[in-house]
Amino acid sequence: MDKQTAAGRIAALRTELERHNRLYYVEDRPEITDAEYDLLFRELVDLETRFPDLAAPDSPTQRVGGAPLDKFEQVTHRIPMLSLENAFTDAEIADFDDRVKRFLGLHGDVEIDYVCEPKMDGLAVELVYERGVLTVGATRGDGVVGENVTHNLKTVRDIPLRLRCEQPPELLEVRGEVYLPLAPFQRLNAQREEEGEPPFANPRNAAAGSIRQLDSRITARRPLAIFCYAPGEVRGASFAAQTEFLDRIGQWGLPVNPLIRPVKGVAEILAYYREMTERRDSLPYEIDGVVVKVDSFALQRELGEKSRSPRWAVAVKFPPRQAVTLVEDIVPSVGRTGVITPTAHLRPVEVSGVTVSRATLHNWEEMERKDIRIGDTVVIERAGDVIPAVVKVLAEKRSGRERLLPIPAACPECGSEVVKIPGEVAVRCMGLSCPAQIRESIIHFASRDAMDMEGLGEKYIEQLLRLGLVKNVADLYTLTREQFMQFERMGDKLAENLLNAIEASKQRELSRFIFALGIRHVGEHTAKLLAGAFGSIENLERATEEELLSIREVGPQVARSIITFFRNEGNRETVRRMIEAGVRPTVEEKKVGGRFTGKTFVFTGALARFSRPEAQKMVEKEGGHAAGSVSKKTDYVVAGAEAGSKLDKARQLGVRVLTEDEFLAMLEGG
Ligand SMILES: NC(=O)c1ccc[n+]([C@@H]2O[C@H](COP(=O)([O-])OP(=O)(O)OC[C@H]3O[C@@H](n4cnc5c(N)ncnc54)[C@H](O)[C@@H]3O)[C@@H](O)[C@H]2O)c1
Ligand SMILES: [Zn+2]
Repeated sequence: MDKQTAAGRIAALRTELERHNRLYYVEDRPEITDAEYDLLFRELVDLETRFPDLAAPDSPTQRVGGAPLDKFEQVTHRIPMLSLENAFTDAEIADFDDRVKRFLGLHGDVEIDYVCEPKMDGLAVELVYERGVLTVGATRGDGVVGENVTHNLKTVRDIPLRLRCEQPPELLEVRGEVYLPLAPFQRLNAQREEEGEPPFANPRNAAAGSIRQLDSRITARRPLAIFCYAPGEVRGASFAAQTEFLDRIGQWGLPVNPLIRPVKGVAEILAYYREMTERRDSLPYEIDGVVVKVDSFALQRELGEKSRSPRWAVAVKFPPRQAVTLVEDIVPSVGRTGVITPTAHLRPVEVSGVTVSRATLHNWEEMERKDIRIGDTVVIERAGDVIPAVVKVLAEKRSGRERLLPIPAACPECGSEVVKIPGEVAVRCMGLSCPAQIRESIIHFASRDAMDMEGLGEKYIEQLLRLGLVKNVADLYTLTREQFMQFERMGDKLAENLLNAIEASKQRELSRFIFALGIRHVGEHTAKLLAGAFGSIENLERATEEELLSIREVGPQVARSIITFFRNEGNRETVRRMIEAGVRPTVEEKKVGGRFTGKTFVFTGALARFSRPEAQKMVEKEGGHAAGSVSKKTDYVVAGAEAGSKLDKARQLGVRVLTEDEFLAMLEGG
């Protein structure tokens, strides 16, 4: 390539990368995958290396992140927060090790002490502790100036507001990655699609979007977590190495990833990288590689920094979990609130060990932006156990026979009018008796998190609808044994179990009942608030907009949605019929504003400081809930001696594990 061609390409790449930086860092809505971005970035680095006089200090290769949003107060980092250099192959890892040794003047055979860490795919933040108290929390921003998001970071329950130590250092700046574990990420996206909001492209964008909120109530509702991994400025304490630093901040109560491990030399780095490549799919959060750091802080200082990244660390990225396949069909499906979502049916293809045959296309806007058509050859990508997405179309593979799927003129299930609400990306079926919406709303009503009618899943609900035995949720309570016996392959015992499950659901907590009704914008959290504030379904039904708005965390959109729901004659009738059938939502006698409000605990192992019933009482007294088994909903597992499978499950799901003493300290307000 001659210099003139190179100059043209460099300019084009810079413009392109700057656009993607803005979309990714500032707007939290990237248009291309990280792997595609990394390719462009790499091309620019290579060209700038080959033509050094075309390099420029303001090139994206020399800068970090994106400009801070001006809706936030700015925070200047005492020490800049840099990015990391990338490595993609074994050879590049070996190059890194060589460079370190050459720079330090060490012999090639020396084995350096490194620390290997999972590279969390989240948002870098800095926490400032002054004399042990959290005073400021900021994003990385452009590396020099970040955004002040203290109020939001304080809602992240893993972040201690006060360090757990007798003599805290005068100043401790800690850097870490805020992330959203996969399970809540998926729930959040499902909810956003139902509400007509664009889903987040990946957990990183969800975490970044959640932290960069003006309203910290929104942040508080997202179960964000953090792992800390680097010091900023520190006064009144000193550490000789990364390993020592991590140990100490761990003791002070800052979360440190337990998968971090010291290693010696290149061979052990490679072994760690391979191990993480295998484990990444079973982790409850997304990692996009491994970070390798020189352990000794003295050596780190000697190596120093370049403009964009330190010389003592490298990020080894995982290959993207992508595959190429064919879109055999695009099928619109109708959700509980009537949102119509296009789903791609794919020729089954294996992506790193998992067979994929469906991909979500989210909505028509997204589908049109990527120009995805039936018959297209596409690149798909799987992130964690998130539903795969179509990354892009291979337009050069087109034959000309590909077809676009237009927005349906009518609901594919009931033929009702379809509307695209201004300001929303979603397309909705407006049919009041749309069978798809009815089906989805009954499935929701009976589901585990709502009325929990065990065994009454999608399959039976579809049969009930097909036989005309159920037209809305109230009809569930009129079902008889004889009616169930009409089902294929139904036995006495099974029918009995289903009826028992329906009967048992009559006594569920009020908050579950409210959530089960499927009022738009009323999720589990809001349902709990409403149950606490109104105490009965009748009171909620009569609530005025003003009363609703007086509840902290209930905004105008939610209030209006509740009013609209109960203004509807049909909805009121449905609720009335259920009460007549004996549904008696129980009122949680929980202390409102208790220390554990809304939190679920599981106790396991041999408890030495209190009995299990005592523990349960303590939790309930503070507004929490003690459950028998560990699930994604569990907030804390309190483990005594010889805790077994429940503890393993907790670790696997990334649930916070407490000792009995830690639990008692929390109870006392630690
Ligand atoms: N898709 C897009 O349009 C787009 C646009 C811009 C950037 N990106 C992605 O972002 C990358 C560049 O972003 P970057 O500057 O944040 O760099 P990076 O993500 O490649 O690496 C640096 C960051 O890693 C994070 N990190 C996670 N775990 C860490 C650990 N244990 N120790 C230290 N740091 C850790 C920190 O946030 C740190 O700032 C690109 O390589 C690309 O993958 C994508
Ligand atoms: Zn419909």
